[in-house]
Amino acid sequence: MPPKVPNVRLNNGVQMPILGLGTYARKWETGDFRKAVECGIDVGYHHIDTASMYKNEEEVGEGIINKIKEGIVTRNDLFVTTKLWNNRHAEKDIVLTLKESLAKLKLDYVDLYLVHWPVSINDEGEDQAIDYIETWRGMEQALQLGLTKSIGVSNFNEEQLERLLATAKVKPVVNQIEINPSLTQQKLVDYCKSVDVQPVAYTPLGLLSDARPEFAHLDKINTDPRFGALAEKYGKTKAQIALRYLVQRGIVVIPKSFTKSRMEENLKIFDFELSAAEMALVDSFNLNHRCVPATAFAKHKYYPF
Ligand SMILES: NC(=O)C1=CN([C@@H]2O[C@H](COP(=O)(O)OP(=O)(O)OC[C@H]3O[C@@H](n4cnc5c(N)ncnc54)[C@H](OP(=O)(O)O)[C@@H]3O)[C@@H](O)[C@H]2O)C=CC1
Ligand SMILES: O=C1CO[C@H](CO)[C@@H](O)[C@@H]1O
Repeated sequence: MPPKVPNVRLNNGVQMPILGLGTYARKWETGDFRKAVECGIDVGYHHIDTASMYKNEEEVGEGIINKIKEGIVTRNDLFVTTKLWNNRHAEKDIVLTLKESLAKLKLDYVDLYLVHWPVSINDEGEDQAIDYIETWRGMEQALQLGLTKSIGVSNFNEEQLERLLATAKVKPVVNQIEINPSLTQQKLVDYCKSVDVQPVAYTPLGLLSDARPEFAHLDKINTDPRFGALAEKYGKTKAQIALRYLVQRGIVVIPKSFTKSRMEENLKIFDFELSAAEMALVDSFNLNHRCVPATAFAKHKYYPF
């Protein structure tokens, strides 16, 4: 039996599994995303995170439909997130863009639609400086049409979230941001919680991930024996300790893996609990290091970092 993943309740009453499968890959071959989603659902993931920017919505949709056809899950069992890319921020484009994503995903609705970044660009990647307040009006229309069950944001800083909340008719349910033991984001997480916006951690494995060798020299959690000792104490891997640490802070996590054994490993984090002192120890590894600084947007009006 796959481990039971607890839900968090979003500010609109919708239930969201606290752990989901990330699907972003820099390199891939045809079929990789479909196979990853199929394998993920088989081993117990009911929450899948994609985006139009990942160019994988068609395969993600194929994987989902195959598992529904096989009777492994129903649509109702799944929580599917996709995201609006930065070149479609004009209010008039949003409903149409979500319909395009739904057609690729072969779904009638997604569970969550996110503004991927507060930054808007034209097709050449230049700053369009469309105010994300305008973008949000289009998101609200998509919600009203039933194309998505919930709407939220990603990569918004505190000031941007506060400004959005001041005018939004519908509150964002989540803010998906980078959070991991090397970027603990205590202040932004506290702010999100104080306004009932659920924090979701992307890149939750941070510097533990073997996808980031360029940052190996900064890697405190990989080298500090106290982190290794924690993993040993609970008979868990360092990745499981990192994910458990986030979930215990009430943060939703979406680790990506295309490897069955790691997908299973990342699910097995609900059968142990870190003590307050152990949580504080992991907190102390914070480096304020961003794996995703998005420097390509650094000159944009609404660059969040
Ligand atoms: N909103 C946003 O702007 C962003 C959203 N995201 C979302 O968040 C998801 C997760 O973030 P991501 O950047 O992928 O980073 P993750 O922290 O999820 O790390 C993924 C990498 O870690 C490896 N890995 C997975 N499990 C383990 C494990 N147990 N032990 C060791 N290595 C492991 C994977 O390899 P392998 O696949 O070979 O197992 C992969 O190389 C993305 O896939 C995407 O859906 C990500 C970035 C930005
Ligand atoms: O979602 C995402 C996946 O990763 C990309 C690069 O690291 C990010 O730019 C993007 O926001």
